[in-house]
Order: sequence, then structure tokens, then C-alpha cells
Amino acid sequence: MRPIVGIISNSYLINDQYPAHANGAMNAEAINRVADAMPLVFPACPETSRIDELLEVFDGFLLTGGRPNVHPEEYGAAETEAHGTFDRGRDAVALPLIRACVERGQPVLGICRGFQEVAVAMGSTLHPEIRDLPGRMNHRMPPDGTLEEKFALRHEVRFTPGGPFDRLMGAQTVMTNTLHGQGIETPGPRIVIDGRAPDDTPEAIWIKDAPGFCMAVQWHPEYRAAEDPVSRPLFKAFGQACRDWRAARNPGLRVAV
Ligand SMILES: N[C@@H](CCC(=O)NCCCC(=O)O)C(=O)O
Repeated sequence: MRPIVGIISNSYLINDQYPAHANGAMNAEAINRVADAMPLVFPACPETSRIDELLEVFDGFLLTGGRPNVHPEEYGAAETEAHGTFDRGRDAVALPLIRACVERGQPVLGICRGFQEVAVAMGSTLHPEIRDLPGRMNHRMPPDGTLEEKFALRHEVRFTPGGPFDRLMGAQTVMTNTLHGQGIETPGPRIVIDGRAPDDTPEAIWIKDAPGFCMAVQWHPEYRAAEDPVSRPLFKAFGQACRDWRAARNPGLRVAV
């Protein structure tokens, strides 16, 4: 059996009325087709999704993008209007889940809001609107337009020569999309910034001394993941880490069925 990847949900109201835990289909497709694992979306609600049960059920976790921002209380800042909207249920599940995974070496891949969650869980602070910082570009998606326009490749990301992202991609510079307003302000002590946009915005991170796979990117590799030369190696490496985790914890189940 393939590894099982837990995809954290976002909260939506279907028809402006019916509460739902959901996530974009492209995340599940990337896990299925590129990571070659079984995707399962779980509720970002601490009453429903208990950390110990999540760790037991899943072999790895995909922390996806999401419009609401991590609450500034989580990194010791006061809430202002610039911080926008929140999803306290997702904060309450994602942050302790990331810390537990980093400690155990259980695989985590963070995307956009998920990148920011990994950063905050490991002691970073975020800036609520990075385009307001001197010399920074606007990393937000165009408000109107097709999916192709929103997820178009819009800037370079330059990786540390010889670092994990450079080795994984086989390239020191890649092109990525960009759909975020916030960004890392001060990285936590174990956050290694391994890739930056031309305006210096942190775009790719990993965790120093983590015993397992924990990588996160500020862009959205789930878009056209099977075709994109930057997305493919990232999801493949994550899938392999989840397979290794599953094999190590179930040595008797190594034979594929
Ligand atoms: N809110 C954060 C993270 C942005 C992010 O994850 N964007 C993708 C949104 C996809 C969706 O609409 O679900 C920020 O703005 O920095």
C-alpha cells in the first residue's frame, strides 16, 4: 500500500451557509500523481483532529496554502488590521503538528501559508504585508484573472549553492509563481533560508538538525505539479520520505500489495 499523506483543510462556507473543511483539488492530485501517495484531507479543527491520532494515521503531512493568516499572537505580535483574517482552528492544529513532526522526523511539506506555519512553529515572526517593506515587490496574486494568470511564473528563486533545494532541483535558480501577502520577517533559530526571491524575500526553508524531511516553499508547487520541473522533484522527494517513514514504522508491511 502507498503511504498516506494528510492534507490539512481550510474552512469554507458552501453557498455562504454550510461549513466545510476543504482544500484545492490540485493538492490531492500532486500527492497522488507525483508523490505517489494516497491523499486524505483532514479537518483543521483541534477538537476533531487530535495531534496524537494524526501522527498515528498519516505517514506525512502536506500543509497547504490558505487565505487566512497565522494569528500574530502565535509569534508574539499584537493583532492589527494589516493582519487580515485568521483561521484559529488551523493555527491550533498546524503549529503543534509541525513541532511534533520535526521532533519525530515525520515528513512535512509546507506550501505558502504552510510555509509560514512551519516558520512560526519554529520560532519565526511574519511581516503582515511584505510589499510595504522598502525594496520589496508585490508577491500577491492578481486579484482578477484566470487560474493560469494567477499561478503564472512571476519571479526567480535563487537557492544556496550546494544546499538541499539546489541539489533537489539540480538548479541554483528557478522560476516560481507567487500568491502571498505575508512573509518571514525574523527567522527562528533553526530555520535555514535556502532560497530567496530577487527582492530578498525568503522563499524556501528547511529545519536545521531535523531528523526527517521538513521543507517548505512560499510559492505554490501544487499547480501543474506533474509537468513543472520545480514542483516534480519536490513532491517526489516528499513522497519518498513518506514511503521511508511508512516502511520504517511498519517493517512487516514492506512488501507492496
Ligand atoms: N495568507 C497568507 C498565505 C497565502 C496563501 O497561502 N495563498 C494561497 C491562497 C490559496 C487559497 O485561496 O486557498 C499570505 O497572504 O501570505
